[in-house]
Amino acid sequence: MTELLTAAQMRAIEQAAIASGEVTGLELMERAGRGVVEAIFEEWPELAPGAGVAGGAAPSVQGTSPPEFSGQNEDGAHRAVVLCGPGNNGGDGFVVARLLKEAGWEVEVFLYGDAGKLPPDARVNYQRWGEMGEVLPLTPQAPPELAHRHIVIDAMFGTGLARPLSELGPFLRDICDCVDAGGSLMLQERWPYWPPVVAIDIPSGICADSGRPIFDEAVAERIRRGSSAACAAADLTVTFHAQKLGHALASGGFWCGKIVCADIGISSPASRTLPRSELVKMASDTGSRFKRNGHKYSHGYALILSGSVGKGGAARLAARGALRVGAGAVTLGCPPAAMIENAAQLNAVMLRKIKAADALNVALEDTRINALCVGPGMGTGPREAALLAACLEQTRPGASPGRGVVLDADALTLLAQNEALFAKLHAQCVLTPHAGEFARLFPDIAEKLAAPATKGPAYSKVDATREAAKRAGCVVLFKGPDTVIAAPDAQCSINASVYDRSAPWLATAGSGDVLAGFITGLLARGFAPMNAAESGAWLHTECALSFGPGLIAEDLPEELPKVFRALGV
Ligand SMILES: NC(=O)C1=CN([C@@H]2O[C@H](COP(=O)(O)OP(=O)(O)OC[C@H]3O[C@@H](n4cnc5c(N)ncnc54)[C@H](O)[C@@H]3O)[C@@H](O)[C@H]2O)[C@@H](O)CC1
Ligand SMILES: Nc1ncnc2c1ncn2[C@@H]1O[C@H](COP(=O)(O)OP(=O)(O)O)[C@@H](O)[C@H]1O
Ligand SMILES: [K+]
Repeated sequence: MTELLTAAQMRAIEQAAIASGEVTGLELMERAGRGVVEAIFEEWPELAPGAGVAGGAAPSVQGTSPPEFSGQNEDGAHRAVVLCGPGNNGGDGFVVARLLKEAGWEVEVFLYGDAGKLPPDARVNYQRWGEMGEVLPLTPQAPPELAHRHIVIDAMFGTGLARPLSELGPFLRDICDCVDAGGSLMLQERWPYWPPVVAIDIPSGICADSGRPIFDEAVAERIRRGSSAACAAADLTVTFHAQKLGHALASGGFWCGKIVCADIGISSPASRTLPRSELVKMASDTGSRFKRNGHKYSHGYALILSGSVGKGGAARLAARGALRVGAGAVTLGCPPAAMIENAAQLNAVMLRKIKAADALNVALEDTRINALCVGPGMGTGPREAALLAACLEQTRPGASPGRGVVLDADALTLLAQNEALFAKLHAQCVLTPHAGEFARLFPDIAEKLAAPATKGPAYSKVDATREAAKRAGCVVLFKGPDTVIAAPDAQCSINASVYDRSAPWLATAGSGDVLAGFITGLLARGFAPMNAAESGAWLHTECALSFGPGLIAEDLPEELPKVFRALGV
């Protein structure tokens, strides 16, 4: 299990490790700095000691270097700029400076803030560095030169960021430019001009709990004019012990670049130190690949409700998803007039006329049906409201047989319009809103999430989804590149589609319908709502990654067999 921590949780874990005598704060800082240096050498082996390359005189560089920059100083050493801040993040920076210097690098160190006010461990490392080199003030008036260095270390702010970095805005812009200019080019091609940026713990300016840049209206105005940035960007972010929520949520993952988690020797995993209700984990597969022996109905039977003539595509996509993810049987229930259209499109998916709620109740006399999907392309009229009410009634906890239900798209609109329906939600439901649907269902919560993040820790998508799940009394899957899934008891996971799991092709019409189908199929297979939502979201991204660019919604279910095979079924 990959756990994600808030800043406060990380601090508590660190304090507990120190209090137990397992480690000292100074040792943790030393290991953090060492972890950063090791990650740099791992990412760019040509920079590692003994790589056979004399500093900037790398042959591959010589050819591309402009005449005025040979990439080396007089001694042929690599060059780093280390930007330290006023807290322990800065302390890590001083350790990195010392270790790089010991490895033969030429290191320029800058401090933002007052050295006299550094916290104790950071001050020790400031002094240790002081025996090797000088520390220059990091001032907005005279920002350090970044170009023509091999690496820039951002050790300005980490988990302790509390307010906007207004003063540093123009300089943060320079750092973002470095990363932008680098793009995906190989280091060798770019470093004469734009060094890669390595963030310690998290890029400065990003709130570690929410992934949101902290800024106020004054900075916002400067950002609009292009003269400032709210946060730094990075090519590589090295965090410690466990990833923080901010690495996965909002734009956090985007600013981090590649994320490496360094082991700093704290033995106890978060799952053992934190109560389940406070733990957030990365969504993963919760067993979708395993199918026991049995006949088709022992793998569950899903019923997907469809809309009227010409509106059936969304439900058909969901049905296909439910079938491919392993439900033993899937029936699409549609109004009589839509039978011919659907019959022309479906083969393995069965078809049944469901004119209105009474017909649904008759259909559900079939006790083999154990999962429903309501909403994709369904419509929002009185017929659909009655169907939704019947579904909620037929799936309520304690009813026999036990049934799960996914509520998506038009079902969410109906729930937002009708308090009585919303009040019928229960623990067997999974709501799958995108941001617009979420805002209609939970306007006050969405407003808090949309309010500018002017101080840390800022209200996060995890906070919002947990609050929504508690209010609705069921699992809520809040979609996006940072899909958050929460249950009423505060269990929570994130399906982050960033960096090597980035799958922007998922933003294609109908992909949400397939996700609803995946979750319905997993409910049919007997997964608990939270597990069905987690696995469904995870598989959805895996399918997109496996298929790649050019993906359309129809491709997602068809990619599942490949994904299952890769999982080793
Ligand atoms: N917690 C842990 O277990 C470990 C923490 N370490 C490092 O320590 C960092 C956290 O250290 P801190 O809690 O000291 O926090 P930071 O170093 O992130 O910064 C906190 C300091 O900055 C000030 N500050 C906050 N926002 C500001 C702003 N906008 N302008 C000016 N000053 C501002 C605060 O008042 C405080 O003095 C982590 O990110 C990590 O790099 C590592 O040494 C390894 C272990
Ligand atoms: N940029 C993105 N990266 C990764 N996943 C995305 C991105 N944009 C959207 N998605 C995912 O694609 C799906 C889109 O669903 P939805 O908004 O309901 O679309 P539709 O209604 O067209 O099916 C969701 O699962 C969402 O999490
Ligand atoms: K940082």
